[in-house]
Amino acid sequence: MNSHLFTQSRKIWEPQNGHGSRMDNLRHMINRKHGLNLKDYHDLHKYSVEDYTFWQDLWEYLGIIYSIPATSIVQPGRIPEIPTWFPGARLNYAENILFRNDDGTAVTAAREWGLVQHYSFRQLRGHVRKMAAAMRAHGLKSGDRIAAVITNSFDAVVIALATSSIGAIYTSTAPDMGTAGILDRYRQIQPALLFFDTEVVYASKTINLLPKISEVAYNLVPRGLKNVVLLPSTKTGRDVPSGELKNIPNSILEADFLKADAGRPLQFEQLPFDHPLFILYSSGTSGPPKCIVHGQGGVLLQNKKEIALVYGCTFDDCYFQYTTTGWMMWPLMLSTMALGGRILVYDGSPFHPSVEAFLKFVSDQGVTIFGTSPRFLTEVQARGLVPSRLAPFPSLRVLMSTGAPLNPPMFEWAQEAFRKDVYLASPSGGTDICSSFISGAPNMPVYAGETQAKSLGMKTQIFDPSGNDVEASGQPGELVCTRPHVSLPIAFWGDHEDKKLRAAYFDTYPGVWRQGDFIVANPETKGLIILGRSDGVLNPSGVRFGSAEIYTVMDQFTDAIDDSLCVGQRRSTDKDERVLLFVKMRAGHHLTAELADKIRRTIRSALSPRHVPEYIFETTDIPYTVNNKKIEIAVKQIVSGLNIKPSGTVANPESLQLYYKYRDIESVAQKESANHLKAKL
Ligand SMILES: CC(=O)CC(=O)O
Repeated sequence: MNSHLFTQSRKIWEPQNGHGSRMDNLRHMINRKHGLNLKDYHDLHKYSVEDYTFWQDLWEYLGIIYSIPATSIVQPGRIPEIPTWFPGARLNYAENILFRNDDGTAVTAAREWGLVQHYSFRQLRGHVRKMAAAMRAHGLKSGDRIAAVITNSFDAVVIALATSSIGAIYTSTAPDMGTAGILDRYRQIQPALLFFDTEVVYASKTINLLPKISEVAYNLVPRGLKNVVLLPSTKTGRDVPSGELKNIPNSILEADFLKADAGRPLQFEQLPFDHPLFILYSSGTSGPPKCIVHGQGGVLLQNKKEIALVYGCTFDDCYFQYTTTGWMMWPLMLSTMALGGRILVYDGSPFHPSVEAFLKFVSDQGVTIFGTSPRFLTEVQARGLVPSRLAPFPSLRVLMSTGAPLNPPMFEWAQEAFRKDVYLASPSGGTDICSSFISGAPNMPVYAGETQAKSLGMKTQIFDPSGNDVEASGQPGELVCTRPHVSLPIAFWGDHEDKKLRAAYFDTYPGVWRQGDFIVANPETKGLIILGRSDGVLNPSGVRFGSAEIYTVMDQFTDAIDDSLCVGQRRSTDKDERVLLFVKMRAGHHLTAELADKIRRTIRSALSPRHVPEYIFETTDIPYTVNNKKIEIAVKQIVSGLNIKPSGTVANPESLQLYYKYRDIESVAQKESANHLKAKL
């Protein structure tokens, strides 16, 4: 057992103030309905992965709206690993999201520079009706792809729900994605309609998107794009001057597009459970992204499950997820409204005009569930800020961090820095399933650094390379899911024989889903720790460990170090893999011999001598994906001798160039006269 992984697993929170009561209610309902005696979360989880009836129970408990019931829960599907769920059922995702039609607030839409607008459920429904009617009048129909390049805004919510109401398939990316990235995605899925923001603001800079729109439109019109709908400037609310339209083929202003609405009532197409709803994109850093098609019923059931049971959402809640429209957390957030709750959509940087103002805003808006990331929390901590001293956060119940592992010191800090009674959750899943494999269980204690439990319905296990379950031994291994669940992708777009889909997930362990995460379970607490991506596992002298272990230690150096990247280097001349650590310094700091030594000593004592990087280098930039995930694999490949053509998923592709020189490390170390960079192992 790797006991050093669990030394910081201290209990930091106990269930209180009704946290977990919805989870308990579901367990009681299942006990009553089936004459069972499930006593706690672990019993409930066991039932949920042994009996597919669980999904029917969940359907009933969550009050899914449908017009025709299913003939059974599950039957064999087109792909052996992916069954068909709820055959015969007819329902509509948007109808479920829009079940409220009253004056309660559905959406609060905020822009970085201070504009805040509230929309009631009745108003939202009105906007969706109008948009859906215009879509139908323009000839859009079930199965058509409707794409958007759009900020996290009220418009995005309206377009997504209108698309679902007519049975079309919605897909979106953030406007900061480069033209190549947009085309890598939308050339594959060939949208019939494309909504585009025309002018946006990020970090106080106004960005004119017209040149990008023109290039995208010229590429997509020959592939079936009927209209590019130009949204007004997010800053001024003004439309693009009509003279500019001629540069964009098939363009139409949103106001003109909506004129096609002849008052047709909102009608929710009644569609099968696995009718395609969203296309999301895998964040591979080279090669074209995989276009992952998700079905409406799976997304609805899984996301509603997470928001109801883990975050305890009711009519009184407001969920604010800091996200772009291209990340799976965006659709997850929409399900809040299916529980009667409000969502807050925020367009902009959390650091402009200042992070203090941003945190006050979250508090003032009465956010009850705040979804953020380790990167944001680390930055707040590094600036010496304590959120609870900036604002009272009177309504905050749940702080949720995802996108990367949250390490034990950050758990401890966040718990103290917001409020001791706030429930801190750190789920992990992915775009591939539009939900989580491991998540919170608010009726159990939280231990620093650990995700509390396997998600309900998800038979998450830990396999060694030979496919043995190593979970009980405390050894790390591959995160696998050994039983089908409702939000398996229904296809990759264009992958006609499902070869790519099966190769992506089911090849390593035939028939078993391999997620590509390296994970360990604490045998004592049963908590789970993601240690990094499994392709990025570090393997010096045959000791396997994840980069997250190193990042946890690096968080002790945030006063001088802004960010770090840890990768293995394999070269044909080496017998072994060596570990390289790159550090990006804060302004005014440099990597000195003393600091490098201190880092090494700290890693040695916190982890082990085998974890100590062979080299530590200062770098000026660290690559990230557009979804804010650190890119290790591409850097590992580059320093190991491969040439990489970055995909549009890389937010800062030029940063990858910085790493080619490390193929010849000895000469870099010499040139930089940085003898101290090589560890004395
Ligand atoms: C829930 C998640 O898995 C989010 C992510 O990390 O992409």
